[in-house]
This record gives sequence, structure tokens and C-alpha cells, in this order.
Amino acid sequence: MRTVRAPATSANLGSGYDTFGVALSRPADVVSVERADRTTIEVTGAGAQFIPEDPEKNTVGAVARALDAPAHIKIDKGVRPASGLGSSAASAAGAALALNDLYDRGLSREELVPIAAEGEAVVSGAAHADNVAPALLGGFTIATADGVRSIETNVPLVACLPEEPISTRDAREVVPTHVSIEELVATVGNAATLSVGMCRSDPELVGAGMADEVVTPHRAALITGYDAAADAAREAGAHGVTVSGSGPGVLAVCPPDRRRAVAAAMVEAFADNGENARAYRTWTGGGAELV
Ligand SMILES: Nc1ncnc2c1ncn2[C@@H]1O[C@H](COP(=O)(O)OP(=O)(O)O)[C@@H](O)[C@H]1O
Ligand SMILES: N[C@@H](CCOP(=O)(O)O)C(=O)O
Repeated sequence: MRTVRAPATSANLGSGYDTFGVALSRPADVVSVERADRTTIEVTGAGAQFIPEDPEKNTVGAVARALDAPAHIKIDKGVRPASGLGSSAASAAGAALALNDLYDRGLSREELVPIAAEGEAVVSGAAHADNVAPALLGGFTIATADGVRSIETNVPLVACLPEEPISTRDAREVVPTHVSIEELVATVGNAATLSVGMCRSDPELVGAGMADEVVTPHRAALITGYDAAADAAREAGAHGVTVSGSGPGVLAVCPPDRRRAVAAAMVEAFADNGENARAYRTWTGGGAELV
């Protein structure tokens, strides 16, 4: 048997749609695998009742198939599904690392990224790698058609999750298919600023580089109370706020000693808008680990 702790992740970070991602130090899924003749899946934990155990519909089933590694797979969910914190990716990354080890496949973490991304295609219709890359490699990752680049970084974060779920598949429908040259120029500037901020572990630069007028406003419009929560976070000291992944989670970057105030301000703003929300005070963190 092999057991892996696989972290929540936040994708896009505003200016890096389908490209940027970070691993979070908490929450995380725990995935255990045992050799079997055919793949079976058992899910417990946060939101387990919304997650299919059919291997054709669960992200870990696609990973087991891609690695030709049938197993009994137990998933203890710490990352709530459809909340914008890479829940489906955490399980996929955990299963990829665990099955690679169990079956001695010898693949590197980088080589496991496209395999884990096949799980994402099962749930969202697109094999986007911007969650599975940080879930496997940790830190800040840039996933492109050429492969994945990653760096270690140390940035304080708050992730606030309103209760009402949003499916990634649905939230991909609202993304515009074209941008103007002005929007492209602004996006390149913001994305480059964010990357430098991650390299320097500088929350202020990361916050500035999270700005985005192309994708984020369309996703924010799907989240009841987003504007109030973002304003409240900034007033409480956040350097930058954006939609986490496809939402409804909201990600704020702030000085380490403002995390408590930012978390409380966001939860209160959502409550004022009739939404129950839970906030995690977290940091950028490492990738999946055998435990
Ligand atoms: N192992 C898994 N963990 C979480 N969600 C899963 C898993 N396998 C399949 N799903 C499905 O994926 C969907 C959630 O994925 P998604 O909408 O991309 O949100 P996120 O991955 O950010 O939580 C839900 O419909 C859920 O049932
Ligand atoms: N790039 C994807 C990221 C989805 O992240 P999730 O955590 O909501 O699954 C997108 O924006 O669609």
C-alpha cells in the first residue's frame, strides 16, 4: 500500500489563466492505493457525497488507466469539490504519485503532470494542468504546451470558500474567446509582475500582478458577494485578490500578520451577502508527498 498527501492548489492567479498555479500548505487530500485486479474507488471526507466512485467519472480512475495501474484507491477529501481549490486535481496528483511508486513506473513528477491532467479532462472537459502541476511539484508553477516550470516560493495567502459550488466545466463557458491587443499588453505586464513577485517571495508584487480584466470579471460575476469580499479583503490589508481557479473560492495575498484580519473580513462580507463561507489562512506550500 502507498499513501500520499496531496495539497490544494489555486490556479490562474488572475493574470495566468490555464497557466499559473500555486500549491497551498493546507488543506489537502490523502490518497491510499493498493494493488488490485481492477480499479475500485472509495471516497470519504469533505464533500464526499458529491464525488463519484465510478472509475470512469473520478479523476483517479483516469490516472490509474493512464498508468496501467489498477488499484483499490481510497480518497480522504480535505479539499472540498467544486470550490476552486483544485479538489479534483489534488486526488489526481495524489493517485499519480502513489501509483507510480506502487507499480514502480519510474516516472518523474514532471512526467506525471500530463497523466494527472487526464483526470481533469474527465471532470472539466479540458486537460488543463495548472492545478495538477503545483499539486505535484509544489511552489509556483507555469504550465504551458511545452511543459512545466516551477519555483519554490514563500507567500502568505488566504483562501475563502463560499458554500455554493461552481463547476469548472460551467465556469469555463463564460471565458471570452478573444482579447484585444490592449488587453494582451496589460495581461503580459501583470503576469510578468506576478512571476517576479513569486521569484522574490514578495506578496506586494504578487498582489499587483494578480490584476486581470480579461477572465476574472466574468468568473467574479458568478460568485454572490465577490465584490464585497474583495473590497473587504483589500481594506483589511490584502495586496491583491482574485478568483481562485474557476471559483467560487476567492484568493487573497497579504502580509503574514494580516491573514487573520483578511480571513475574517472576507467571511463577514460573504455573510452580509447571505453566503456561508470558510476561510483558510495558508501559505504557498510543497507538492504531494508519500507519507
Ligand atoms: N477525486 C475527485 N475529487 C474531487 N472531485 C472529483 C473527483 N473526481 C471527480 N470529481 C468531480 O469533479 C467535480 C469538481 O471538479 P471541479 O469542478 O474541477 O472543481 P475543483 O476541482 O476545483 O474542486 C465535481 O463534479 C466532482 O464530483
Ligand atoms: N484554469 C482552470 C482552473 C480550474 O481550477 P479549479 O480549482 O476551479 O478546478 C479554469 O480556470 O478553468
